[in-house]
Amino acid sequence: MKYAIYQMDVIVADPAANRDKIKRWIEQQVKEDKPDTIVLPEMWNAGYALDQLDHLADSNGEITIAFLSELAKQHQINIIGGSIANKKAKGIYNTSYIVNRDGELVHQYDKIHLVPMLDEPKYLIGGEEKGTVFALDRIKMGIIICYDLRFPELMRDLALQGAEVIHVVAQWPTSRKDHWTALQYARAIENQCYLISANGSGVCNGTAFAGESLVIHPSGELLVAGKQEEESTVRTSIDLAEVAEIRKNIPVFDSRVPHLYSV
Ligand SMILES: O=C(O)CCC(=O)C(=O)O
Repeated sequence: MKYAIYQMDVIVADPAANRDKIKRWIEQQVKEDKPDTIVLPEMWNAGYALDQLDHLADSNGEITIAFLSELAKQHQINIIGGSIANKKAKGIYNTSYIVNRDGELVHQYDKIHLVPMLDEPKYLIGGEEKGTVFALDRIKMGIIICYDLRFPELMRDLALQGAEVIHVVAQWPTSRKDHWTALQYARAIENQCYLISANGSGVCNGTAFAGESLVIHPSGELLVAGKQEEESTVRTSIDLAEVAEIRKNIPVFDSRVPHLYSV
């Protein structure tokens, strides 16, 4: 499966301009070397304009789903739709939508863990449903959003459900960049899966985003990395046979002793 990852510099508080930017980026990728799957970063509709989300957030994902679905169908590509600020009955969530090549919505996920350091709990509601796997081109996959990366239980659960590729969509700041990279290596190695991340870049209200979107092989080897802090595109191909190979050589899942773990 051929991937193109958009390490996007999100325009703060301008969802229409961000949609336009994504549309043009996808057209460019398709023209250059058509990917099977593209990945967008976290909160790409509004950026981290948390105090303006009331009027910037999508409403039940209506605009976003129609937008992603149309692009997916038109270009026959799968879209891991990063995440958006999304107003639902109880408040605003940080929601990810995934659509397949036929433009069908195959999965949605609300970010479970909200970031206290960014005051997210003041503006957002944390997801109330567990993460589940979905399939694109018959490959079992999962997604988590940014701060979720600090909670190994979530990705382990996805791996135990059969995920072989796990996506991390983020707007992770440069100030904690070492955690961003170290945690991704750890999650890929312990779960023996491909880890594919799309981080934001640029600066929002004085916070610089780290970039360095990574693609990590199930062995823990780095396949490719985005530039530091700068908007860029990361391209890679993944081979699912390698997940089985690594899991056979180091049979971590067979060696687990769950009855001795309290979490
Ligand atoms: O955990 C961190 O240090 C960063 C998390 C974050 O920025 C986010 O979830 O948006």
